[in-house]
Amino acid sequence: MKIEIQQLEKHYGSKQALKPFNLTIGNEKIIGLLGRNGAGKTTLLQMMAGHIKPSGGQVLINGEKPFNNRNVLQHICMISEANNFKRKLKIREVLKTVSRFYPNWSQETAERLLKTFNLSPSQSAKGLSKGMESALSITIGLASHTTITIFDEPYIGMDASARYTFYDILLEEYEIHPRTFIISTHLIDEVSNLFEEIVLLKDGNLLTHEPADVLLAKSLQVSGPAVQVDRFTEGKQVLHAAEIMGQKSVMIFGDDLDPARAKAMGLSTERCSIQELMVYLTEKEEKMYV
Ligand SMILES: Nc1ncnc2c1ncn2[C@@H]1O[C@H](COP(=O)(O)OP(=O)(O)OP(=O)(O)O)[C@@H](O)[C@H]1O
Repeated sequence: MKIEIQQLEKHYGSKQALKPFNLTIGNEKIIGLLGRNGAGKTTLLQMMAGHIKPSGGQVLINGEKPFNNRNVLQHICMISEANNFKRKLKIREVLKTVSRFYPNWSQETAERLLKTFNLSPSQSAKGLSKGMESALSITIGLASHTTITIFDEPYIGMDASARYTFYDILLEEYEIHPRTFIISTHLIDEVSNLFEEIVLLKDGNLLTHEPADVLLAKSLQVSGPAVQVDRFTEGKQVLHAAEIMGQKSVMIFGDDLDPARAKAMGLSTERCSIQELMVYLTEKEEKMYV
């Protein structure tokens, strides 16, 4: 299912959470939606998932608006930290209730994941710890088998080993039943190797939407004697620089970066991580990279 965002914007009273931009997301991709606190990620996801109405512009899912549109919504599942289950229900009943909404629901996936996360179907949703609630939400997201599955910071309270289990299962699910996953997270280093495309928001604006490998290829960390580093980076866009005792390390960003030339000048080079790019590209000063 193609997601088309056309001049989409959202105001909350006088606060403009999202400023108009266009974005198209194709079929069967794992997308990382990144940005600092308050950048507008949840607002964007809620409009994609038809939970809230845009103030202007539109989201089209295969040409249809998702808001109040059952036809579209049965193919979108959004899992966020704020999922709260009807606490009187047992896990089995929670799953039964949500499964009715999703035509491609996989009970087999649900049961497998409950076992993986050590959850029992007869357990009451009332007694779940934060991490267990998150594990149940993730189970629902993965078992929904919806064409678009959105995870908005889904793993509050989950320990590192449970999170890594989630990443493994997500990849396995993606390989067996390809679909679009959109993941918004602040734990970027943990999960960025799963991302095929990155959507980066800054202050309600779309900063960039690119394949992860293309974005990474636009960055270079160059280190060595300050004089040589300055010669190499002259005229280039510097995201970050640090110098100590004549040795300098600079992070540059742009097209046509040439690691071989840097090496020939005696400098060492490495690519930046997605997390570093998110941090430095979204710094407060007014830079736009789209
Ligand atoms: N219901 C609301 N009423 C008023 N303002 C809101 C509401 N929801 C979000 N906002 C504001 O809109 C902006 C974007 O919020 P949003 O939750 O989309 O950001 P985010 O990128 O998901 O942030 P975080 O990473 O902290 O979760 C913020 O300034 C926030 O305060």
